[in-house]
Amino acid sequence: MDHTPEALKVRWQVDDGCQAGSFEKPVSIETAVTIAVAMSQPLHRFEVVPLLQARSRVCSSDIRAPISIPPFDNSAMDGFAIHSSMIATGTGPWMFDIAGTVAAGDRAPDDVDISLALRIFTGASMPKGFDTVIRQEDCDVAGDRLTVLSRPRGSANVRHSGEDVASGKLVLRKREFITPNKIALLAALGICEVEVYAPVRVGFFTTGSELVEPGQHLFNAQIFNSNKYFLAASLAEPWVELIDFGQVRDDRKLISAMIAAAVARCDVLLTTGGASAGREDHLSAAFRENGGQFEVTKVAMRPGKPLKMGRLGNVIFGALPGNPYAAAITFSQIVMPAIKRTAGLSTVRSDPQVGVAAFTYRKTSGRSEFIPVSIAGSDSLGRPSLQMLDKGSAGRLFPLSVADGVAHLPEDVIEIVEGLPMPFFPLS
Ligand SMILES: Nc1nc2c(c(=O)[nH]1)N[C@H]1C(S)=C(S)[C@@H](COP(=O)(O)OP(=O)(O)OC[C@H]3O[C@@H](n4cnc5c(N)ncnc54)[C@H](O)[C@@H]3O)O[C@H]1N2
Ligand code: MOO
Repeated sequence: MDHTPEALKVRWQVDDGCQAGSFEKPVSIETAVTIAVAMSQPLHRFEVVPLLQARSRVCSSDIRAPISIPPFDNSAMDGFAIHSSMIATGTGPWMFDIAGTVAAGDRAPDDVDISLALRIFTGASMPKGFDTVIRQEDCDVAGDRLTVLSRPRGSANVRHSGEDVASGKLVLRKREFITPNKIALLAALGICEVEVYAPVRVGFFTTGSELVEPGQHLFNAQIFNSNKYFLAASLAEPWVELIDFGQVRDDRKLISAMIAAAVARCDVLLTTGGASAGREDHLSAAFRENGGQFEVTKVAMRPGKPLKMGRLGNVIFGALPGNPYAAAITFSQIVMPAIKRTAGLSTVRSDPQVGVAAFTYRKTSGRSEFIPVSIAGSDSLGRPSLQMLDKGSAGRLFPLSVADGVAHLPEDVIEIVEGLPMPFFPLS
């Protein structure tokens, strides 16, 4: 160990009395996210699912359009198909005989003389040789005689084959998230099944001898287990296979045995509680005695400083702090990007928006802080004005439950004044 005065100084500054890893310097949140994402690798398990089951899954191979959309030239309006040359000169009105009707789904005739007109409906295939549709409100009709009163302005009211999607176009990329809008596009292309990443298997258990399930009786010194429900609700996604390993007392042997059993069944293993410094905080020791190695042991953030991320074989391990707000913030900021990468997603971080502070606040330099905020109107530039709901106390649940977002106060900032622009993560 380095005993130079400089090294000792650094160690003193960061020593907070923790057990394992106590002398390790906290890394910045940026570094923690980078490490967490870098140690995660996209799964090598894939499956082919029917189109509807591809919703909220991760595409695992590029998809190109097998056909064009629209597949054929068709009318964008209810009206009359004509040939543009017939109204190219003069100021109108122009007269036509109506030779028939084409409705959506009809095979369009291909032998109609272009001096004639055809009644046509939106979505109907354009008859061969016809290139313009006059809206019915721009015409007069008397029996089989059509009078065109004005030329269409701009477009000829025709949707051309391939103008939306040309055959062969890349429509979905490997590692993209599949939304309802993408499902609609795939359906329009006639695609009925999609190859996706298998759901990432995320196992979790909560630790703490004080925890009781909601619905059970609460004895003195006990609290209801909220972290379990936070994690389960946050991860209830089609791209995740959630494995709830239950609840473990603050007992190193039990926690160690649970880790050993759980890692065999998941790609990512999460725990809450016992991540910090006290004698009853066993997560680090239990993880290490199973052969796990931490890559993040402390983060310069509040809340969430004790967050730990490591690997045990191919399994990503995240030990979240027990305090509920700290668990929620570390989960969304650091753990979720790692889970998303493992699930195959290419976009793993949520982009913050920019708001402006509607409060004053002094913070400690050298650590990021995350505070729950509400949006109270907007400033003259239209940016959301952020009202502080709480100082980001690690143990509090209520402020986050009513927050519109979480503001990120960067490491080097020490004073927040009204009107200061700041990043915040909206909560939906
Ligand atoms: N001497 C020190 N003490 C603490 C430090 C430190 O550096 N030195 N760090 C503090 C910080 S920061 C945090 S955050 C917490 C993290 O604690 P642990 O991860 O060890 O969690 P526990 O001690 O087990 O629990 C903390 C708190 O959270 C409640 N809890 C735990 N699990 C749940 C759950 N599933 N649902 C709801 N609430 C839960 C628990 O009852 C405690 O009140 O440590 C500080 N201490
Ligand atoms: O990380 Mo702790 O969350 O500051 O109480």
